[in-house]
Amino acid sequence: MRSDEVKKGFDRAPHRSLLRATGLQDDDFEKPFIGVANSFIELIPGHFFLNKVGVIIKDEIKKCGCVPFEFNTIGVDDGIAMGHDGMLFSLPSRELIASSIETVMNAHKLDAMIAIPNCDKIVPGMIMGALRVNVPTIFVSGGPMQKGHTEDGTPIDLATAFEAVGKHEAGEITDEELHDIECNACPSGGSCSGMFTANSMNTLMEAMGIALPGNGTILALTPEREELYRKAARRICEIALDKQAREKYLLRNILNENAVRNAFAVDMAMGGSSNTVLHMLAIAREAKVDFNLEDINKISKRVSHIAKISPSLSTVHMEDINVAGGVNAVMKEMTKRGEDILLDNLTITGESTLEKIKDAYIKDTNIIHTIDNPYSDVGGLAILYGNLAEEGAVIKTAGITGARALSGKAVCFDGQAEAIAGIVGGKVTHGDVVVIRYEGPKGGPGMQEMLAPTSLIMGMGMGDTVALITDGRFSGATRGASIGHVSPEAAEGGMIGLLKDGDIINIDVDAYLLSVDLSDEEIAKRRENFTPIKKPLTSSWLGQYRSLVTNASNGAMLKTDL
Ligand SMILES: CC(C)(O)[C@@H](O)C(=O)O
Ligand SMILES: [Mg+2]
Repeated sequence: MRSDEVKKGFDRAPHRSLLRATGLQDDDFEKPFIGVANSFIELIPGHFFLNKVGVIIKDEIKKCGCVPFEFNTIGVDDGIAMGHDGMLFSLPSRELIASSIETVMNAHKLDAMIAIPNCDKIVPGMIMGALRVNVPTIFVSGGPMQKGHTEDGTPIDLATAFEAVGKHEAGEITDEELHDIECNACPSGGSCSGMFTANSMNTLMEAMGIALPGNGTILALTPEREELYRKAARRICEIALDKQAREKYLLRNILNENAVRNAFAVDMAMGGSSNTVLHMLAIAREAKVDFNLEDINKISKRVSHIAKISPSLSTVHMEDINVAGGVNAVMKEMTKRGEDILLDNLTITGESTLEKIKDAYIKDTNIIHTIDNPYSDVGGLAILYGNLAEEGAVIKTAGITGARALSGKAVCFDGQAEAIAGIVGGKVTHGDVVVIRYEGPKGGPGMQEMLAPTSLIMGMGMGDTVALITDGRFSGATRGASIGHVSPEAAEGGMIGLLKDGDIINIDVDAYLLSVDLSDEEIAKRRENFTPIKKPLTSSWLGQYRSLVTNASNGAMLKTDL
């Protein structure tokens, strides 16, 4: 076993001595050592109960004859960090989580891992770290939150709460109505209840075959979820106890090119968060899989969008998808059109995805549509290109509420704070294209999520006619004509930095186009006098991050000399 490196031989007596101090007995040194990577943190609704999940999983591991070692990563709650400079730390936390997983697992030569993520950056961070370690790994997330309801029974969630701020700003709802939403949008522990980034990534782990069926949809804090934790713990022990299985189920044997393609295909079918593009590109690179931004549109053209979930459809949440058949039902339906879902890939459950979904079916076609009655014949995400995004830009087409093609006058803001003030201050009117730059991975730094401005635009009734483009990114709760990840970003001299108020921006989602009506001469002239703004920083970690991060078309990966 890998752990023999720290537990076998006379020269490891000191190592065993230290491990005995943690409670190990003689027979424990014959057993596999399992890392239990927990992300318990009291600040996040999807994580405050994970300390109890860790106890359940360790109990199951011991019963199965393995030795669990629990350790913790950090976590950021994007919703609490939203709309202020705390959000600068969100995406960078993904790198800290990945490196902490790699550090603990490799320093102590553990044999296998069960990872317990849940919210936004913690999922990709754990996957990226686990790929670097490349031991058998099963992911079992904390689980999604219940949907909320206002006093009159209307389904609500965190997206409702953010958009209610815009409505309140516009005088459309009272203080009391805002308070009702505040008190009911997040009714339980779990990851926020819509197809936001957390639940998007938790469903994609099922599609990649690295989490068990139900991981993305079985509600947190339920007996069914506890059984899922236990099942995952039993499965990782079965693998760790078998020499062949330990080799067969190395994570990169499972999370291979098929798995990455499956993730994007299911993402398209379910209209996942635009952040999935950023994270799946980073995961593909850590998995040493050759997959690039332009591959995504090819998948989008071959996959129907058959599940519309909040924020794209405010009445449908993860609990509804679970009752309607879950991710397996979506994947089974996709096979009917032979859609770009490669179901013969090996999965950590020990059976191919095809075997896994053979008995799945859609139990409620109002919730999960059939492929002959899709919401759209193309997937719920698109990558746009043009002179404004030579290296690409991302839009969640599933969330568009107005036209899929529009042109409008640019209203430019250097940074999110300026944009929020401008939108509230009436600088933006119907038909405009809001441009927020210097919020990219390098420019922010940290590539903030722009849920505050996109929710203001929605809440102030401009969601159907005002588009927003940024080199930053969006929350999974963002709706509308919101185009993010514009690359190259302003901080590296991208075209978005050269835009001026009044420039005509053209967006055509079905032509995969994002451009500005400027002649090459005008662009060259503007570039001559252009020096990107470099924001003053006080955070040493963000300073390091800014010097290492690459743009969104690479998944905002950190440079490495490997
Ligand atoms: C706050 C949210 C909903 O978690 C958002 O940050 C997202 O990315 O989905
Ligand atoms: Mg987020």
